[in-house]
Amino acid sequence: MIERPYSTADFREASRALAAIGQRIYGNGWSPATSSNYSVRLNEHYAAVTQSGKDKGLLRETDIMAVDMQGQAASAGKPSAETLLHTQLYRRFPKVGSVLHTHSHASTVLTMHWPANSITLDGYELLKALDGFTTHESRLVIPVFDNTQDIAALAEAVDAAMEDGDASHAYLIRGHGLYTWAADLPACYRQLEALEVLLAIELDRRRLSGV
Ligand SMILES: CSCCC(=O)C(=O)COP(=O)(O)O
Ligand SMILES: [Zn+2]
Repeated sequence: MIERPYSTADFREASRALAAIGQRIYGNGWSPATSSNYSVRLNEHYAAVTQSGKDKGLLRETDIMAVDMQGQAASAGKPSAETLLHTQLYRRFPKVGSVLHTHSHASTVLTMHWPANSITLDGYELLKALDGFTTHESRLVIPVFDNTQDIAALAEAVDAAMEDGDASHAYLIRGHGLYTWAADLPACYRQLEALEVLLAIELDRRRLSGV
C-alpha cells in the first residue's frame, strides 16, 4: 500500500467541510459562475483545495484535491488556478488553517469604482467577528492589489506586502475579489461572512453619501 504524505481521514474531512462551506458561500451570492476557491491545511506540507472550474453551488467532496505548499498536485485533479495564493498564506503563517476566496458584487464595485490601494472598515460592531478585534472602536485596513493573470507574481507581491506588515486578515484584488484566512475553516467562514457584509455596507454608505 502507498503511504500518503497526509492523513486520508483528514483529507476526507477537509473535503466534506469544504464542499459544504462552498455551497453555503455560493448561496450567499459570493461565488458566481464557478468563481472562487477554498482550502484547508492538512499538515505542514499539504493542503486540500478546490479543483479548478467547479460550480461552487454544486460543490462535492470529489471536487477537492490535495496540493503541496508549492501548489503542485498531490492527488488526482487540476488544482485551482489561484492555488499559489493559498499556499503563500500557509507558507507565511504556520497557524493559518484555512483560506477562502470570493467574487462578490461589493468587493468588485468597491475596487473598480474607487482607485485606492486599500479599503478601510472603521467603527463597525461586526469587526468583532474577526480574530483579535474586541471593540467596535476598531479599524481594519484591507490592501487592494491590482489584478493580473500572473498568479505567481501576485502571490509574490502579496508576500512582499505581508513582509512589510500589511494585510492582517484579508486582501482584495481589484475587480476580482477577496482573500481571507484564519486558524480553521469555521473561523475563516465567520470572518468571510463579516467582511462580505461589511463591504456591502461600505458600498451602500458610499452610494448614499455620493462620495
Ligand atoms: C470564472 S472566475 C475566474 C477564475 C477565478 O478568479 C477564480 O476564482 C476561480 O478559479 P479556479 O481555477 O479556482 O476555478
Ligand atoms: Zn478568483
